[in-house]
Amino acid sequence: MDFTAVPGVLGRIVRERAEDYLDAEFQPSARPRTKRFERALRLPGLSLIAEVKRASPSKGHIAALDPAQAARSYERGGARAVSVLTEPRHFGGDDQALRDVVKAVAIPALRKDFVVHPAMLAEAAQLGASAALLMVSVLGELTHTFVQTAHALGLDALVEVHDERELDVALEADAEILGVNNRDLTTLKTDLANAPRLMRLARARGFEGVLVAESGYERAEQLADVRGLADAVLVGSSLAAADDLEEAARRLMTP
Ligand SMILES: O=C(O)c1ccccc1NCC(=O)[C@H](O)[C@H](O)COP(=O)(O)O
Repeated sequence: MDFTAVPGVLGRIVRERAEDYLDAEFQPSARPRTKRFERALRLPGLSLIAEVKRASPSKGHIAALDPAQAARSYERGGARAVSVLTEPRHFGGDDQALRDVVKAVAIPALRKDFVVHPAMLAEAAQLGASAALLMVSVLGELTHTFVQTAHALGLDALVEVHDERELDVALEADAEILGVNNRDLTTLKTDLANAPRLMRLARARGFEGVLVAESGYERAEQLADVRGLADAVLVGSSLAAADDLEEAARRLMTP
């Protein structure tokens, strides 16, 4: 795969990840899909996917989190799933963080990384994740193949889009869980109107799957625009930076 056309910060990250997995071998091990992640997001009301995020290109250092402790706090605070960043250079993540979180909590875990090789999906399943992130901005027309691979490995796939063109690709790829990112990963600018706009468009185009609004949420009132529209919100920086993660999760989700 060639990632030279992926622009900005995102391009740099995916080219580094492609280099990391250059010699990786994909050894598929088929597993039945339990849809644990999807079922958690389909519970009544707006579900919280709380993210274990130590750093990011937009914020720099966020917090020196212990992943297992952070995930337990999020779970006590009402999170229905945990997202764990495993990208090491820009997000301070690693595979051990995901392993630790899976052991620590009963709620399902999402492997949040920049998937550029099917071996990363096999790894996600081996590490105990219930789902993996697939970005249309990175995978383009290959998104469909990666969704099928994730499903064959027993994983749910959170297929992420940021604009209308990517939405078309995700719908063509038979995405079952659609994430709309408020953050433009090329410029790192965040616009909270993006997720509701594209989620409405997805429904208008017949999408009946799960909708996830992603990025930029800091206060409960900012969720008003996605309540009754999204099934879930994915929140990282504002929770991870809080002094009390459990209380921050609870407060954010209280209308
Ligand atoms: O967060 C970033 O700065 C970032 C930069 C480049 C690529 C991806 C990036 N973030 C990934 C995410 O989508 C977020 O971690 C996630 O949606 C949570 O966002 P937030 O609540 O704003 O931390």
